[in-house]
Amino acid sequence: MSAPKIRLDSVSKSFGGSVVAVEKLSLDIRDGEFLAIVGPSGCGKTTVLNMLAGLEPATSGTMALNGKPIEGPGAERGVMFQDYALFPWRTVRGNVEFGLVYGPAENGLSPAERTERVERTIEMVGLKGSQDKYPHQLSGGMRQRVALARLMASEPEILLMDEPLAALDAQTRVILQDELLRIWGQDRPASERRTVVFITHAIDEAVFLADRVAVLSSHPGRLKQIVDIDLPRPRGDATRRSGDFARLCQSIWELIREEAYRATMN
Ligand SMILES: Nc1ncnc2c1ncn2[C@@H]1O[C@H](COP(=O)(O)OP(=O)(O)OP(=O)(O)O)[C@@H](O)[C@H]1O
Repeated sequence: MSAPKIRLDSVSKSFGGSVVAVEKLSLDIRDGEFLAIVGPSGCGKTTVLNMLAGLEPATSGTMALNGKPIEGPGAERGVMFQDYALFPWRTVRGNVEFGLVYGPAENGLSPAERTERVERTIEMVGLKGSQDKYPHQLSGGMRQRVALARLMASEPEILLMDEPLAALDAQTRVILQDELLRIWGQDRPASERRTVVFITHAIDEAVFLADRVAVLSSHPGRLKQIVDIDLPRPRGDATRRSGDFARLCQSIWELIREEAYRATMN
């Protein structure tokens, strides 16, 4: 088997000495895989993502990317958060371009190539015709498409996504799940896909999108189980209606049910 893209080895993270957000997490993330992380509120999902992004150091343990230690943010990793974090004074085009001007693709692109990349990425996320609009003129789903385009414009090897669809209504969310899989490349050979780490509260979302779901438990955040999602690709509405899909969602819910109830009481 090939070396993992990302390797977490016994990674722990404490805050202020007393709060143990993540404890001894060991996890290999494969090149080109879509890995979802689920778990009850407060189990350390965001902390894991922030460490992978290089925004938070681990308290102990090691984190490696392509065999090299993760010591800070890097051009090969793009991060997307739940709130769109768009610049209200920039148009769609300006927001997407920002990902390039300040992103990993900053170097080596001519102005013409940059323009071409921005237009192509806007088209890819389905926003052709809205290039000159400002964020306040867009729906929540469209804003999240802009955030996705900004992330994709710099063509990072690894996409780190923290509940990117959580703020959307149910229908928009389903549509963007489909779009995300298309953009990720579910129709292409596995070797041409990017590596995705996707945090979500929603079990059905994790099962629909991912190759594997890492289930965390809380206080302290530990890896409870990794569930292989062997649903065939490409996935779509037929996947959501299938018995296998329902069974996988149910088995993950059973893994976290007790803690999820407890989390809502605290
Ligand atoms: N900067 C911080 N300082 C102190 N404690 C923190 C900090 N960041 C996170 N924590 C604590 O670490 C634990 C894990 O938090 P984290 O946000 O990673 O969990 P989560 O699983 O993403 O939660 P949620 O699903 O509610 O977003 C929580 O107990 C949280 O209060």
